[in-house]
Amino acid sequence: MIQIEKLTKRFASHVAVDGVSLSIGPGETLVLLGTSGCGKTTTLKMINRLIEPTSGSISVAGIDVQQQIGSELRRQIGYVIQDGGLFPHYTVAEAIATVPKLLNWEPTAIQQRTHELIEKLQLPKSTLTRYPSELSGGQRQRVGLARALAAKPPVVLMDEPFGALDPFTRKHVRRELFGLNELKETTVVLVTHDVNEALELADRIALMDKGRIVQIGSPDELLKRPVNDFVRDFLDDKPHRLHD
Ligand SMILES: Nc1ncnc2c1ncn2[C@@H]1O[C@H](COP(=O)(O)OP(=O)(O)OP(=O)(O)O)[C@@H](O)[C@H]1O
Repeated sequence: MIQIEKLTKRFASHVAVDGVSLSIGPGETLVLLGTSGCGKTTTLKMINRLIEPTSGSISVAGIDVQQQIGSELRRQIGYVIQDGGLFPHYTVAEAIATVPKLLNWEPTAIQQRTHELIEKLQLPKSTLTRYPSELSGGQRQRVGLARALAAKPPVVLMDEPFGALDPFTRKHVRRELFGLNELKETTVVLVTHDVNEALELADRIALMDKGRIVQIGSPDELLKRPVNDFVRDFLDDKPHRLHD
């Protein structure tokens, strides 16, 4: 579904992403894991062209992203960021309707989809007329996901989507959201520095350091067959329980 070839991004003389290649299959959840500043967010933002690469290529569903207009590409790729990334002056209903409206969906279809999503994400109907400041952090996160999924994009990018939540709510919300059938069919690329989150959610983890992928594989592969001490130490840092 996503092919990344020799992707590099330089900011002045600093190499943020250094020759990253990877492919992500349809329906797969790929987690970009690593310490702060290792190039995870820059890699993610090159997929939906919020950042332009210095060199290398990315294709989504067989089409080179450089061949597409950035704004049109972003309508086909969901994007979820910390704390939902909601506009303060949009109600929940308006936020969820954003992309379907841009795609000229019929008002009744938008309304139907909005109700379907708030039901799936267990948001009370009364939240539809509320603004982000009137919601809890967990609710904002759910609305952010509802907005990203509204037009049923085949690919969703998530950048520390649970980062603003307290550890308890974080665990609860991520389990609930990743339990959704709808997300199971979607190709997800998720950025986190949280080892437990990566182990719990990923089909495969790409562990990054200094702009490069050090190891890519299933959580089990990284745990059982780390390629070097960096990988071993990174995963050993936290008490992880795959079946937790
Ligand atoms: N617009 C920019 N201009 C200059 N340097 C940048 C820019 N954006 C990112 N960088 C640098 O590129 C490197 C990678 O940043 P990036 O945000 O991709 O890291 P990250 O792994 O996502 O980290 P974090 O988890 O802290 O968000 C960092 O050293 C950062 O300072």
